[in-house]
Amino acid sequence: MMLDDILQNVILLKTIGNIDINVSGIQFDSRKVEAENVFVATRGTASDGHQYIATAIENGAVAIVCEELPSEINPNITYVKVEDSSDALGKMASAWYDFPSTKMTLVGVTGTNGKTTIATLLYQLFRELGHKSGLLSTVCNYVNDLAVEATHTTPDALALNALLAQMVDAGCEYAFMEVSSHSIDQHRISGLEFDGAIFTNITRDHIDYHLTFENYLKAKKQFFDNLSTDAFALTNADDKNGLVMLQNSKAKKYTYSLRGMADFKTRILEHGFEGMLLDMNDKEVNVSFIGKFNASNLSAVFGAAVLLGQDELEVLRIISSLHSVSGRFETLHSPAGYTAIVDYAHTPDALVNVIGTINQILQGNGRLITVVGCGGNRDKGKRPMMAREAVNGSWKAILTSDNPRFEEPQEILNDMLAGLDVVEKAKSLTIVDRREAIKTACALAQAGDVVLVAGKGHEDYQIIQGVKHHFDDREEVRKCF
Ligand SMILES: CC(=O)N[C@H]1[C@@H](OP(=O)(O)OP(=O)(O)OC[C@H]2O[C@@H](n3ccc(=O)[nH]c3=O)[C@H](O)[C@@H]2O)O[C@H](CO)[C@@H](O)[C@@H]1O[C@H](C)C(=O)N[C@@H](C)C(=O)N[C@H](CCC(=O)O)C(=O)O
Ligand SMILES: Nc1ncnc2c1ncn2[C@@H]1O[C@H](COP(=O)(O)OP(=O)(O)OP(=O)(O)O)[C@@H](O)[C@H]1O
Ligand SMILES: N[C@H](CCC[C@H](N)C(=O)O)C(=O)O
Ligand SMILES: [Mg+2]
Repeated sequence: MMLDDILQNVILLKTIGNIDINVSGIQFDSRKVEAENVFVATRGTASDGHQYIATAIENGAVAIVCEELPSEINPNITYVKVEDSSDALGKMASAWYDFPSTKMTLVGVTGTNGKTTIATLLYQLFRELGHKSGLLSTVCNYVNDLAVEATHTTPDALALNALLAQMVDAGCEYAFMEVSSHSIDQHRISGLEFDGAIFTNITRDHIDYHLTFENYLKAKKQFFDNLSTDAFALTNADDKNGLVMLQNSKAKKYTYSLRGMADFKTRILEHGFEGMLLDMNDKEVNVSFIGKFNASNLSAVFGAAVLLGQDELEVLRIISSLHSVSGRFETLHSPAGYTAIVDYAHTPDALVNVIGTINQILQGNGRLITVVGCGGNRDKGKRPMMAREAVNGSWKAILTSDNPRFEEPQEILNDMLAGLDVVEKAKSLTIVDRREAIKTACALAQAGDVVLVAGKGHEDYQIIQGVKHHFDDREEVRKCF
């Protein structure tokens, strides 16, 4: 493809050499550059792509897109200087794959929690409605019914546009994707044309990356600021930042809520371990989901489907047949009469929601034993908060390892324990080995009790010293049965 076609939506600050040359591919990792590629030098968190321009040329790059021209200019190479090369990469990737996001109805979901749930349910709903659809999610990507392994919640711009192009080729009319705050901050979604955007909530997470809550909020808000006028923006009116997210958006604005006035109102009429009876815009619907937060998620799914022109009654009929996403509030019944729940809650807010939901249903008949840990090389500030929420909401909390990654498991646990006073410590156990922690929780459980295993959900691995070992909370619970 001609380089100047690839750059058609990129503002060029300066060019050296010829830009109407043919290139064989785009790369942002010098180690993957092949002959006739254009290399895009992007600034990362660990290193700066500009340091690898020479390597890229050695590997066959014929053109370089960068923010800063190298001191040494090779006369046989074309150089293009841009304002932000990550933003340029997104626009170039879109052009390279012939703008796949403009050929489908693309809906993005962002927020601290609920993204996977809402995106996955929309994907399942639209396929049930008879539309070929695609999904980009933490758990798995789907090109209609073809599963493609997910490396990220939101992949890099090249992988992202490649998947969207695959969806177009497969005849998908709709694509639903999670938009993580990292992906917004790193311009992975630059160049994409969204027809709709959904905001779930914003609470503490990823502070290790954004450093402050304000930065985290600003990153998410940018997504709504960049929406076009004919897109819809559907926000959660029950989140105190729900309206802040939309205040500078040009998109058509709508709200969903469990409490006050909103375009899409949902009320919980009945709530049990098997599911809920909801009132959605004055229509009653039985769902197999549990938890107020899931009533909120379903409200967003309902609202988005209606805003995308689907028939309300048909949508509600299908919503009542949907099931929870893998690893989200996954219920397992023990022959000994207790219930185990495996959930992905790995932020203080998610844990509060899940524990609150379980206690609301238990109503004091039965005890809650919570097994939880915190990931290594992630936000440290949430650790004492997670421990406190687990201890205060449970009869017994067992603190253990999640994905320690490159950190010492005991040090992560010490950060968690720092959040507990002497009384709270007495209500908790600390067991480094997650398998042992789950076994201990199941051994303590009696008929009518609930064992909550939180933080990993669908993950079938445990990352220790950077190595992924097979580990699946659901399998471990079943072994205890
Ligand atoms: C912290 C983070 O987000 N890092 C992402 C980022 O890598 P980076 O910026 O750290 O890259 P770097 O190592 O600093 O290198 C900078 C640049 O130099 C280039 N380079 C580097 C070395 C070299 O020899 N040659 C070369 O050209 C790299 O290709 C890169 O373009 O860009 C990479 C390519 O897109 C991503 O794979 C990588 O994700 C890492 C693996 C990661 O763990 N990301 C997580 C935190 C993440 O993105 N999570 C979110 C949300 C998770 C959730 O809450 O669900 C997600 O969307 O998954
Ligand atoms: N609307 C919500 N509000 C608060 N907590 C929620 C909500 N929906 C789900 N949760 C909780 O958060 C956990 C993660 O849910 P989900 O995977 O849908 O979120 P996510 O935004 O995709 O998370 P991640 O950013 O890690 O990919 C669930 O297991 C549940 O405990
Ligand atoms: N996918 C997300 C959440 C991981 C959740 C938890 N299992 C952990 O390891 O912190 C991330 O990479 O930040
Ligand atoms: Mg997710």
